[in-house]
Amino acid sequence: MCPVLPSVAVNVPWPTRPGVISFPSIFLLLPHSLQPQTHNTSQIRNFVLVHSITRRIIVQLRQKRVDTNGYCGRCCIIRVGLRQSFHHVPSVIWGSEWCLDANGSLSIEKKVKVVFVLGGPGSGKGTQCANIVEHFGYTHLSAGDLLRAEIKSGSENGTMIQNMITEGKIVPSEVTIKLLQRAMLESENDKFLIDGFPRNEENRAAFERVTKIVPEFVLFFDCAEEEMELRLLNRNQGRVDDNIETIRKRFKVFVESSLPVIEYYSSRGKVRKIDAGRSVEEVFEAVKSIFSSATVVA
Ligand SMILES: Nc1ncnc2c1ncn2[C@@H]1O[C@H](COP(=O)(O)OP(=O)(O)O)[C@@H](O)[C@H]1O
Ligand SMILES: Nc1ccn([C@H]2C[C@H](O)[C@@H](COP(=O)(O)OP(=O)(O)O)O2)c(=O)n1
Repeated sequence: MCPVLPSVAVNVPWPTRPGVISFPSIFLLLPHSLQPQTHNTSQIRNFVLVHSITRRIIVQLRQKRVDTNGYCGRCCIIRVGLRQSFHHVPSVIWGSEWCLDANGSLSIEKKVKVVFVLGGPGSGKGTQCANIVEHFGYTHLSAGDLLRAEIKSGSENGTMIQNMITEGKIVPSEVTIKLLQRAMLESENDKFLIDGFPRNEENRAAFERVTKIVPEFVLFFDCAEEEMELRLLNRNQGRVDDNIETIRKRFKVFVESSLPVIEYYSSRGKVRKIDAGRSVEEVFEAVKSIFSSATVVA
């Protein structure tokens, strides 16, 4: 027999407080008695049980027969977004604060630290992010990778994203921001490198408005176009946009749309500029000194 759950939550409102992210979705709240205490594969068996409860609760949600007796506390929240397959292990947001208000709306809160990693296409953002993750414990979120994963997932936005990327254009902010928010919420980490975002003024303003997150600083990889072009033509990752025609379009978009974002943060003293035309090792030495001093200050 399935245990009875005390409550289930519906749409998560957009965040209202600085540094707090949330994502509209449907969540299943587990009472303490049902919470797995550790996050390892053996505990995942608990979720099999949850799957069947989830199925039932979603049906109840659709029929508006759910009990939304609210109570607040620390608990584990299992995200059961409607598009997520029931056979897929749900992601768990550990230890997030949650509360149900009188209307049955759920707020979840997670305080995060964000560093934006910017630079032209091929300046070495992804390469250096991998090093930063290894040495400084951040989680790397590449906006481009999230968009490419969205195309592969067969999402309804897939074709639009694919067309924009092939043309070297910037995907509308709401799409990219939702992907970033979801990735941050699903991660157990609270320190993120956001790579390749914000790429234009619209990205920047919308992210600030929606998430209220202000970056700790902005890492800017400064590299000459000739060098970036050579690197991209040798990248060999089978990307639709690593051809000379699209590369030239991306450079133009970078100069016209992304450099103003870097100037915006520069005028606020947030930019840490790095000469990225050097070897991977030399660039990482410069990156390390920035992160080491950032850690000391924090
Ligand atoms: N400092 C460097 N010197 C030479 N090649 C590099 C350097 N940094 C990265 N690369 C190579 O250049 C290509 C583009 O790097 P990548 O990190 O994917 O750039 P971005 O994420 O900025 O587009 C990759 O093939 C990578 O191996
Ligand atoms: N914030 C972003 C980031 C990337 N994109 C799209 C458009 C970009 O040309 C592609 C590829 O971005 P990605 O950061 O992976 O790659 P490059 O820096 O161009 O090498 O993704 C976007 O539309 N909005």
